[in-house]
Amino acid sequence: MIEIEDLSKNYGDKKALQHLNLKIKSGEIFGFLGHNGAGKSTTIKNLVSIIEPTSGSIKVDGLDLQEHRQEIKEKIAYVPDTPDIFLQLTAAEYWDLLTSAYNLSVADVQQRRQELVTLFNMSEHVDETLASFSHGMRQKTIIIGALLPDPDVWILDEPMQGLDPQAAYDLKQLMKKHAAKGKTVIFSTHNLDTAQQLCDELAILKKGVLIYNGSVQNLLDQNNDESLEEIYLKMAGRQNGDGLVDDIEGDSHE
Ligand SMILES: Nc1ncnc2c1ncn2[C@@H]1O[C@H](COP(=O)(O)OP(=O)(O)OP(=O)(O)O)[C@@H](O)[C@H]1O
Repeated sequence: MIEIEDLSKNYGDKKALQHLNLKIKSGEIFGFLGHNGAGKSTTIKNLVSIIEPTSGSIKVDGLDLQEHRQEIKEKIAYVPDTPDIFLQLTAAEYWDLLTSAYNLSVADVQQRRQELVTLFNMSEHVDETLASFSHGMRQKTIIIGALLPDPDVWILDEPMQGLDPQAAYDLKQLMKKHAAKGKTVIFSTHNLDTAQQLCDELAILKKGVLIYNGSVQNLLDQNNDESLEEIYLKMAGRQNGDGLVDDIEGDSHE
C-alpha cells in the first residue's frame, strides 16, 4: 500500500501539485491522467524520490519515504518520462551498469534479462549505443533496465510513449501479470484506451489538483452513455478555445 498524504510541490511560485491525498493498493494497476503540466510527473518523481515535496508525506507499506529512502527505493522500478539518458552506452553496458547499481550479480539477472530482451525484440541491438536507437528502442532499453531486478512496485511515467503496437501490448501484459501477483503498478498516460483497458483505479489531475480518484467503471457509471474520452475531456478539458478546431479547419478551406 502506498499512502500519499497532503502532498504539495512548488517550483518557485509555481504550484505544481496541491494537497494530494491518495491510497494505492497492492495488486492494482493505478493510472494517472491529466493534461500536459497537470502534475503527473511531479507526483511520480516524488514517489521515486527524485524530487523533494514542499510539504506532505508518502508512506510505502507503512514506512515513511523520507526516513526509509534507500529501503523503499530498492522496492521500486522507475521508468522516467524521457528515455534520452546514457546515450553513449550500448544497451548491454546500460543494463550492466544498472545491475551493478542494484547490487545484483550478472548471473542473478541473466535469465530475466534475456527474456526481456527477447520479448522486446532487442536481441540484435544489445551492442549498439542508445544514441543510435530510435525513440521506441531507447524506451524499450530503459524499460528492460528498470524491470531487471523485478521489484514489487513499478512506477512508469508514460511507458507506452514511442513503443510499437507489439511492444505496447507486451508491456501491458507484463503490467497485468505483475499486478495479478499482488504487486503494484503505477503509470501515467495520455492514452484513454490504455487507461480504460488497464486501470483498476484512476487519478485525474488538473493544474496540480486531484479532480477524480476511483475506478474507470465508477466514472462510466456516473456518466451514462458517455465514453471515457468525453467524460475525461469534460472534466480536464480546456476552459476556453471551444470552436477553435472548427475555425482552423474553416480557414484551410477558404
Ligand atoms: N523542474 C521544474 N521547474 C519548474 N517548473 C516545473 C519543473 N518541472 C515541472 N514544472 C512545472 O510543474 C507543472 C507540472 O509539471 P509535470 O511535469 O508534473 O506535468 P505532467 O502532468 O507530467 O505533464 P506532461 O503530460 O506534459 O508530461 C507544470 O506547470 C510544469 O511546467
